[in-house]
Amino acid sequence: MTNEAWGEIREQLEKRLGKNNYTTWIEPLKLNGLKNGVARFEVPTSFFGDWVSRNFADHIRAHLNANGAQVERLEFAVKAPARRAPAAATAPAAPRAESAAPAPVARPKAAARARVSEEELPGAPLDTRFTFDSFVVGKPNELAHAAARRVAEGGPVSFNPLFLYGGVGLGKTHLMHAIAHELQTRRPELRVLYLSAEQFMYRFVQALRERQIMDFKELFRSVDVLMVDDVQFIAGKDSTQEEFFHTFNALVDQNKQIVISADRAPGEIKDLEERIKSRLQCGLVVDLHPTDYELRLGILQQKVEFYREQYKGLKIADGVLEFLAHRISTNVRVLEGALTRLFAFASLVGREITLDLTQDCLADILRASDRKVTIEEIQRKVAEHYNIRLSDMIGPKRLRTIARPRQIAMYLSKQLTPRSLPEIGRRFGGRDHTTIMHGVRKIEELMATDSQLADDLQLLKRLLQA
Ligand SMILES: Nc1ncnc2c1ncn2[C@@H]1O[C@H](COP(=O)(O)OP(=O)(O)OP(=O)(O)O)[C@@H](O)[C@H]1O
Repeated sequence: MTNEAWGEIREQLEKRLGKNNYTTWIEPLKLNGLKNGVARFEVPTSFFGDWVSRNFADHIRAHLNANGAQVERLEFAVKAPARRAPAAATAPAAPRAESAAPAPVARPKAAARARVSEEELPGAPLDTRFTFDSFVVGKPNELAHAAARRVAEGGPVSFNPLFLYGGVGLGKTHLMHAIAHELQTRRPELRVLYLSAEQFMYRFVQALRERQIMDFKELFRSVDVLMVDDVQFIAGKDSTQEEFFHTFNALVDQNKQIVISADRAPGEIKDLEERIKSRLQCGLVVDLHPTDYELRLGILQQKVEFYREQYKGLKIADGVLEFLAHRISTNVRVLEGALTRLFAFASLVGREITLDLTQDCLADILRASDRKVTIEEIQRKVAEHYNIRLSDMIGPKRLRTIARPRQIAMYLSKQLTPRSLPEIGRRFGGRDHTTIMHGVRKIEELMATDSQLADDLQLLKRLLQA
């Protein structure tokens, strides 16, 4: 077959498979020859050959035959680059009767493992403090903790992916690191890769720039456990999403465990492709709820043990931890920061940590924790969420697409602020308090039957209280 004829077939394949698939998988193929019913291709890596063989061999063969060739099977051989051993990934001679199936190619796993050494894994360093031992379990996080423990056992994959989500500073990263630490101890042979979605994007862009996209693909597909933190970061970043989707699918196909975290549920991440959302929802989705008083107290008690070691002789009066657990309800990170500052301050001035000292030293944190949500903030957030104008919140329009978000904002104003119905009415363009009451009741009714609305409300509340 001439180069020209192969060129035409490639064009047909582009139409058939789409631009993306074509550019990534077909264009780099080099047809080396056609003999005795075998079409031989040169590919950049064995992984590449494996992928094309599994996903596109039927199409390629069909198009070759439609253009006059008589091909029964395809063979893919890796060209011999300077920096790699020439690992041929050719198909074993398949029996003729099975020739319609894609040509089987040696799985690249072992080769990939040998090439991609542990040091090359582009992961983020793990924080040695983030272990299961240092994670305090309470009602708000018990399910997430149990699911993380299960994954950390490294047994058969029972849910894929594990999707952990929750507001800022509630322990998502801590749990992911804990899984990685535990797996390193229990199953040291597993290749565990932890990184943030931002790092994933950075690596991807770097690979594109340096024309090493095949190495990138091979590397990410050769891990046993992939953990990606803060996945909401890739929303709206089209090529990264695309690549993430393929990586995700390839690992799930190989039954490799994936753990993902985000600040909200998959369905609530704006600008994330629908197919990715649905993939992310396929496994187990668990929520880390905002902390309650008991959990905060438990965490403080555990951290205090650590500080007692560090600041020997420093005393802490009764009631201080209870006071902090009661007053600082934003997130665990703030709670930890408060305790660190308190101990450092007390040790500098050489005094016992009393309630008075706590109030002086943490005045700003305590004030910020007291911050009340305002009606204006609620209107702004709701308008943003539903993509309507802020002015429509107070305007007269009765269209459902505007009236419903307005009622949601009324409901949240009643729930999250101490304002009376007439006061809320005044902030909504001078509406009567009965209109506000009607709006609040309507949302209460709908919440019982409309799970999407209930989810929206939960998210909005979380965003407003964060
Ligand atoms: N249940 C817990 N027990 C002990 N420490 C906790 C717990 N939850 C959170 N922390 C601590 O709170 C801090 C913040 O947690 P982490 O970084 O895991 O939050 P996150 O949910 O990933 O937040 P972000 O979305 O900001 O990345 C960490 O120091 C972590 O150790």
